[in-house]
Amino acid sequence: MAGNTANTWSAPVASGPLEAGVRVPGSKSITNRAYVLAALSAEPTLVRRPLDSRDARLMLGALAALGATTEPGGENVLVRPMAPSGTDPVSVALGNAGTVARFTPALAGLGSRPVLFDGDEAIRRRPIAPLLRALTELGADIDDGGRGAPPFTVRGHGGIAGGKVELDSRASSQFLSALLLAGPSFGSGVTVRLIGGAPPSEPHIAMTLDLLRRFGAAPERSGTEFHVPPARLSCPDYTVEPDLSTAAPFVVAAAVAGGRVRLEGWPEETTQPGDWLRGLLTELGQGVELDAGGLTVTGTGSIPGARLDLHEVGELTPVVAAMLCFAEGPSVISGVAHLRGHETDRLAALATELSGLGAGVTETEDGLEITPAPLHGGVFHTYEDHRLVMAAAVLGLRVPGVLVENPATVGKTFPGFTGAWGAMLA
Ligand SMILES: O=C(O)C1=C[C@@H](OP(=O)(O)O)[C@@H](O)[C@H](O)C1
Ligand SMILES: C=C(OP(=O)(O)O)C(=O)O
Repeated sequence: MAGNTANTWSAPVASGPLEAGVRVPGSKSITNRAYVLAALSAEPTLVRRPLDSRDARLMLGALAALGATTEPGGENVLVRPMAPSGTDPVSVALGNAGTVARFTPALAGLGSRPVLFDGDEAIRRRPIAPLLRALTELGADIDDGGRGAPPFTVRGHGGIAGGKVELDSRASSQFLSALLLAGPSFGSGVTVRLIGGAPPSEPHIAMTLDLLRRFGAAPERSGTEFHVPPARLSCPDYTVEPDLSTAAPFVVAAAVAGGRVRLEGWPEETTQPGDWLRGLLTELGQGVELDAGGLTVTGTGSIPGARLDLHEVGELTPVVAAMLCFAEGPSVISGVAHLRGHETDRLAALATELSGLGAGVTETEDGLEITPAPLHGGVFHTYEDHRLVMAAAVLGLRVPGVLVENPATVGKTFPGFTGAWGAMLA
């Protein structure tokens, strides 16, 4: 039985093989990119089926502070581009949204006011210094008090010159995406040469390039160099795909509990990292079928151990790690050192919380080693990290008494998560 006490959610156990159809809300990453590009466009954009969640609302709030206007209407949001709106100081609330913290400072540099950026304690610890440095080199006026972290102020002087810059984007692909998204609006566009090594989250970089093209920009990539010439952006009508990372716990549920789960609206082509799960689940022996209407996963209830480099799909780590706690043998996850700079230190949090319920999980320098063992109930702390709520839900499928602390934190990307999870199991 699912239930709630003060601030915990009792994750429901699957009473048998699953048989469910699920719809998840719009992609956070696509929604917030579409909103940014809409704000930079020459004319209004109707964004269809965007995500409505804490991170999406923070983005709309940021864009409103920066002079764009947004009108919700049914399932859609109409975004009117940023317009000159005075010189008084304003502030932007970042919450713990990486996309808002990384994507909007450049927009402040295009305006004409001082804009103060700050958010949750956690966002002050997340990496952003290489991006602030690059923006400064491109012509933005940023005062971060030497901290290289929020709170910082961007003083808009009506534009950013742009040009060539070197960027170390190993700590987050969002630094690179931020420069590329704003690039068409810089005086001479932007050319970014990556230094230091490959950024994580390659699909999110492809997503940035795809969205730029849909809004009429002409980004080019040659290995580690990216060029975005100035462009007049426009995309009057844009439809957001369902969030495949939000879908992750639902699709792995079929593997963990057995039975069949169908994700409605799974796109046949996408840049989202969640699409990688199709290949993973196939490799792990589960039935995976994609058709024009969605994805159906038929689980065997038996999962082999795996060695997985998740560098490109890091945001899937919490859910994948939870699934592997039920594997027939040990697993190793690597390539995700940057997860220490996510919503929380996800490697430490996962090692602590999965071990706390009985699994043998240890941190490595860049990942986790998982040795499955009989699990038991207990409190699963979530560190204000939406994906830890999702990971705990996966554990609860086969473990009675998993009490998920602060389940509402899942509202960063899916406020209706616990309801949808319960409906899947009903
Ligand atoms: O650009 C994006 O929308 C995102 C990029 C990734 O960030 P990192 O590259 O920092 O992991 C991902 O983990 C995050 O959830 C969303
Ligand atoms: C890392 C994540 O979020 P953010 O957009 O805040 O970086 C995430 O959603 O897993």
